[in-house]
Amino acid sequence: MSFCSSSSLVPPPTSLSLNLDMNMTTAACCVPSSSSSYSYPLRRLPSPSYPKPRRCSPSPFPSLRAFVFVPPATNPLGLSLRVRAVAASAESVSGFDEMLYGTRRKYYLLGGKGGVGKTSSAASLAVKFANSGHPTLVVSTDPAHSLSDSFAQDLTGGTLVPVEGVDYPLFALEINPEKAREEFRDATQKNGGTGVKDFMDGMGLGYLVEQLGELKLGELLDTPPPGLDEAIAISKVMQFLESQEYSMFTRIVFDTAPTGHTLRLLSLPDFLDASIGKILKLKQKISSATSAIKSVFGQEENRQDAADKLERLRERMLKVRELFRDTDSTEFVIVTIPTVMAVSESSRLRASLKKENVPVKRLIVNQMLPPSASDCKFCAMKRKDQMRAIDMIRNDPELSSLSLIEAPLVDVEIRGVPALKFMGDIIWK
Ligand SMILES: Nc1ncnc2c1ncn2[C@@H]1O[C@H](COP(=O)(O)OP(=O)(O)OP(=O)(O)O)[C@@H](O)[C@H]1O
Repeated sequence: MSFCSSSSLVPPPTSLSLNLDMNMTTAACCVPSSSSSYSYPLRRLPSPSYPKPRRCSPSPFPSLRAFVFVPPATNPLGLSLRVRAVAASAESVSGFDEMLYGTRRKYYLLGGKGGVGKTSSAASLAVKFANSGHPTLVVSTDPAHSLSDSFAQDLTGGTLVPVEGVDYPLFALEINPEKAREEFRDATQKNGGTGVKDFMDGMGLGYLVEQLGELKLGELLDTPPPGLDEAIAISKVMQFLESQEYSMFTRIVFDTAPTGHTLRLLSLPDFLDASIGKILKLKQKISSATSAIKSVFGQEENRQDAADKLERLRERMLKVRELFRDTDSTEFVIVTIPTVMAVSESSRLRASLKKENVPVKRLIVNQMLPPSASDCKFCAMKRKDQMRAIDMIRNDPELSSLSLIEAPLVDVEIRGVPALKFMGDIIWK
């Protein structure tokens, strides 16, 4: 006899319950969030020397390899055991097991050339994480947001919006730089510049205005420089690190803007760090000139306060920089399509990321045509062309070392959670 008992899911990693059958040679796993159950043989009978990790084999469901942590048997026959599922199947392509593993927060930034499928890949990854038990946040830093289109839900507004249709918490955040710029212009026009601070405070960037007087950031932002979107995104990243509001999320997926913007986003902390360094030096030089200090840091600030704040800001920037370069918590996934142009751009992107020491392990090649089974000449030619691009990737010094994840071109538009789940099950396994 085998049966599945419900158990409260301990998110994450996904918790399963396991019940051994009476003769203790097979067991059934069930995922509390669904009614499906899976039977599989145990390699060895439970021994008295528990706890011991064991592997569910074969996997109870396609993308999960359950490591079975067997606590002391709860009854004399040892019938009730608990299982913790932490990873994916051995035949995994994308190495999703590794991405899923652990409760420590991880950040995934998906980026690449425009239109290659960044949003679809990011959204499908977020759905997959959430359905695997990770409270997940998907953030768009692309000024031309398409998360709402991709999920077929209204996720606009610049705040956390819950995504419907997934098993576990998934929230989306579309950072809206255009709206931010408009508000900024209004604020500066109405208040002759005094509204700048309020506006920037709202964006979590107030300290920049206060403290980066020397950079004249306010003036720069009045006519938005190319880095504004990235600055806003960075400020949100800082909030992730510091704010309680975001502490529940164990996976954060970024749908980034096309390549150029992304690179600026990554280099901005360095830029600001260097700028702060300049300001601190400047402050030292003119420390005796009180009036000059006041004009830089504002009337109420005393010098020590200003210097402390700058130091704190610098620390925050260093945190962001570390975050982007932390192999344990952050990964940049490059998305491309099998064309010479897209592969060339991906190669340049990888080179730039390498220079910035940003960890990259995976390359998604999206929109692959299946081998042609018909007389369709166009399909056969196209496929041949795509295979040439794949060869190019395999021989590219920047890309050849990455795990290649091929995602097929599907015959329907990928919109809405069921479609994203479908896509996610193909890519992330
Ligand atoms: N594998 C696929 N099969 C079929 N359609 C796809 C596939 N991947 C993406 N698409 C479709 O291609 C279009 C562009 O995809 P998506 O928005 O994900 O790209 P993007 O790189 O984020 O674009 P942008 O740079 O404009 O933000 C969408 O209509 C999406 O549904």
